[in-house]
Amino acid sequence: MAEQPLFRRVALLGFGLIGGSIARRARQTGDIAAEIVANARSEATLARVRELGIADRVEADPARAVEGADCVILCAPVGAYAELAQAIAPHLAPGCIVTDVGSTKQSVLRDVGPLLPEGVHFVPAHPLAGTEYSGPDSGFATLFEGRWCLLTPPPGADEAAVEKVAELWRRCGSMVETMEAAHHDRVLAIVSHLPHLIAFTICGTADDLEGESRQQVLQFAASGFRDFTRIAASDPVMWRDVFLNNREALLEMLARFTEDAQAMARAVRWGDAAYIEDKIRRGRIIRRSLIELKQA
Ligand SMILES: NC(=O)c1ccc[n+]([C@@H]2O[C@H](COP(=O)([O-])OP(=O)(O)OC[C@H]3O[C@@H](n4cnc5c(N)ncnc54)[C@H](O)[C@@H]3O)[C@@H](O)[C@H]2O)c1
Ligand SMILES: O=C(O)C(=O)C[C@]1(C(=O)O)C=C[C@@H](O)C=C1
Repeated sequence: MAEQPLFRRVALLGFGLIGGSIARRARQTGDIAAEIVANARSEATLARVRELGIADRVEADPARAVEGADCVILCAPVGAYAELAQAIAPHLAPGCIVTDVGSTKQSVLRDVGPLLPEGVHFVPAHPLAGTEYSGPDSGFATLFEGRWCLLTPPPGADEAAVEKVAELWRRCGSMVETMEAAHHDRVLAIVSHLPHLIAFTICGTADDLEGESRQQVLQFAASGFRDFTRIAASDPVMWRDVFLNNREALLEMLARFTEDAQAMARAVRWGDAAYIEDKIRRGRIIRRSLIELKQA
């Protein structure tokens, strides 16, 4: 028997892979929201959400979407958050919980926190779950199951509001952890943002080679290269905003990676077989660790 819905009205601002997955989960379990209101920027997305019938109401105006909501979840690219926060702030009900799903957290505290009125609770969150797909058709109810969701509440955040957002994600099937936003951004820079930057870049390098050589290169891509291309197929706007909103941590991790890559290059040039083998072996160790953690 589903528990009572956690929230009366949840407004999802942005309705793509993540927003659509939350909406589908809420429909599936019945214990997250009594009513889901969907907002998106494009009329095409709004029309598709109506067709899919996975929201109780669809609103083009974010200000109208949040009226009377006791929970608002920002599910747009993080670069849109300041604009959205500006638009909704005057229309938020006292006691409303504003949260998000953004892949960066310091930028969310910077862009949203200062704009929210007194009496509104702010609990940033980040579900560590996703795919390379985007848009209202891409979400699914089980996306968050067995995955972590990281909460980065600002100092002095209302404990009851933090717990309610934690419960929302537990009801989505996630494990929940709380951490500092700066630590979140450094961790995600190495386990998510840099891997995507490398995948996007290597695809460009291979494409350039094909152009220069005027011969088939990509035709001969084996499964290894294809593995890179899965995440490289992710949404350009989302990842543009992630890179630009976690610049410092991403550039730090890229610098460290570049040093390590240079060391590997030097080992290849001078035939340091032991160094090369040791570095390669670490990859297998990491993979096994992720499998044991059920995160692979
Ligand atoms: N894709 C992933 O794997 C993943 C995983 C975890 C968190 N996230 C985060 O979730 C958020 C949404 O990502 P997604 O994968 O659902 O993206 P998506 O592209 O599938 O959906 C984004 C939605 O936001 C809307 N939107 C775009 N620009 C907007 C604007 N300026 N104002 C209002 N709405 C706008 C789009 O119409 C769409 O409905 C991002 O902040 C992303 O960092 C993504
Ligand atoms: O599985 C994927 O395709 C993802 O990229 C999901 C992924 C990631 O693992 O990097 C991407 C961005 C998010 O903020 C969280 C998760």
